[in-house]
Amino acid sequence: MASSDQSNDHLVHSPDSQHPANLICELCRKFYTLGWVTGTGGGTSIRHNDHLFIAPSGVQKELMQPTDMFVMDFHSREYLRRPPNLKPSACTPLFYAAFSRRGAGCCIHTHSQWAVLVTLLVEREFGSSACFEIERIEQIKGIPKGRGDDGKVGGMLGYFERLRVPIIENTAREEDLTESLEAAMEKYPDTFAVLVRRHGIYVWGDNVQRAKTQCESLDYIFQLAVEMKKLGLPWT
Ligand SMILES: CSCCC(=O)C(=O)COP(=O)(O)O
Ligand SMILES: [Zn+2]
Repeated sequence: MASSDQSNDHLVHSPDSQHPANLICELCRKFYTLGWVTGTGGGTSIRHNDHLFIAPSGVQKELMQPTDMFVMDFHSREYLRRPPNLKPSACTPLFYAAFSRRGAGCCIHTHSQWAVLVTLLVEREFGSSACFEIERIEQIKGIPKGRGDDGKVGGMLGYFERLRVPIIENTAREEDLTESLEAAMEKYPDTFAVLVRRHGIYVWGDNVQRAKTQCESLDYIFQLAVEMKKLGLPWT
């Protein structure tokens, strides 16, 4: 185990663009252009074998360098690498829930305005206990159906199936969302995403590519849903 903050740098140094420390920085630069991680909000975490790669808290997520990454051991939850003068993301316990409870390889948290608006529209129209529901939109084929008894993803939603995304209430501190996120995972075992009212969304997938595809598909659907609502068109 590392005895100083500077040690274990080898965990984040790699010429491979697909190394999690490099990938988190590149993804956050892309997500920034989408308005997902502006003003230091939002972020991304990746699990690689027993190592969790976690960004620092309260930094400009589009300007991060691989050497800014924390590395946590999945089993002990101890930090193998802590960059000096930085704190790990406040989203860490929520990312951990996706890794431990859902076997995720990547979890993305966005502050997308489309996700926030959808949580407000659902509350106004269907009440605070309702989840977001939509059907007969081609892009829902970009969202997995859930897992079979073997734990494997059971294919993607079909055009005539209904997408449901649970919504939890926001809290004063990001960490305090953990309990309700875990409860939503229990209540909706097929879901790969949880919206947070007036805040954003957590989306996870088996690997980076799947989490990114699902997050993009959901954001497209939320933007469409907001525009549909403005035009008086029903979601279901
Ligand atoms: C203005 S961002 C407020 C905190 C937040 O919601 C978030 O997602 C970022 O947390 P982090 O600790 O990763 O900066
Ligand atoms: Zn947040």
